[in-house]
Amino acid sequence: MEGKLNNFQVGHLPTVIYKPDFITESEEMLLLDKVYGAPISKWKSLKNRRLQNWGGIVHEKGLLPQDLPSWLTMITQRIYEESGLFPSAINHVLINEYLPDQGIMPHQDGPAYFPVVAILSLGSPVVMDFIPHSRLRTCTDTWDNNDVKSEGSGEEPSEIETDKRMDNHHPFSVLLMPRSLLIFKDNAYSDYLHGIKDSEVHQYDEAINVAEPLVSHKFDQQLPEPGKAIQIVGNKDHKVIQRTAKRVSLTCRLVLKVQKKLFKF
Ligand SMILES: O=C(O)CCC(=O)C(=O)O
Ligand SMILES: [Fe+2]
Repeated sequence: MEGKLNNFQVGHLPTVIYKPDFITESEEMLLLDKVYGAPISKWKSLKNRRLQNWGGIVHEKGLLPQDLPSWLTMITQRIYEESGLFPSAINHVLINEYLPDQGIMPHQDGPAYFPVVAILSLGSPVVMDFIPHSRLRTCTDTWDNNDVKSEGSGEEPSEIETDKRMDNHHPFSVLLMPRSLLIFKDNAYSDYLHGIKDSEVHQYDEAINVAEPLVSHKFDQQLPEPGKAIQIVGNKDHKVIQRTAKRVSLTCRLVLKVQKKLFKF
């Protein structure tokens, strides 16, 4: 299934899609209102951030489903339709809130999820880092020799050839602006860990989705919540964002294995 978001692939992997302004400012404001209007008990505090879980509890045995509210299906349905990358409707949304000095450790998402992730960003921009799994960074003997031979002389891979293979797995970053949608899947999902640094200043020199002229000057933008300005300060040599406001993200995924609702109250 080809979706219209396929035109927004970024970087060297055909498996990272970045769509700026996937939603409008008023939709962003509405979503933030809904997130902060949820009962306080909906928040779960972790060591370095808070989160809300929508769609039900994810178990090893699958999802114990709960219907998503309409303010979320309005978004998940659009992602489902425009990406064409999910075999059925998105049924789970994790909402993460990050203060300017909070982030998320490099990790790979759990096995319960279908391996396509869509992340909608609200509030402050951040940089998401993708780091190759250690097996791909340091260990050369997991390479499939047949594979290497096919592009070389048929002998054992030379150092140069090996380096070239390693080169396919170098770290990269994506600058996630408010209202943007990031989708990653396949290699970007299975061969890399993703994370966000817990510092107030994020460098985006390695960002695969930033065009030079975009960051050659400083600009401010007012945010609906919590009302502070975000700042991108950059020039050709030093590309950084100063995180001065909260970021809220909606991680939209599909759990294929859904348990039956046994009880209805
Ligand atoms: O907040 C984000 O952009 C990333 C969240 C994430 O990676 C996760 O919930 O698994
Ligand atoms: Fe994740």
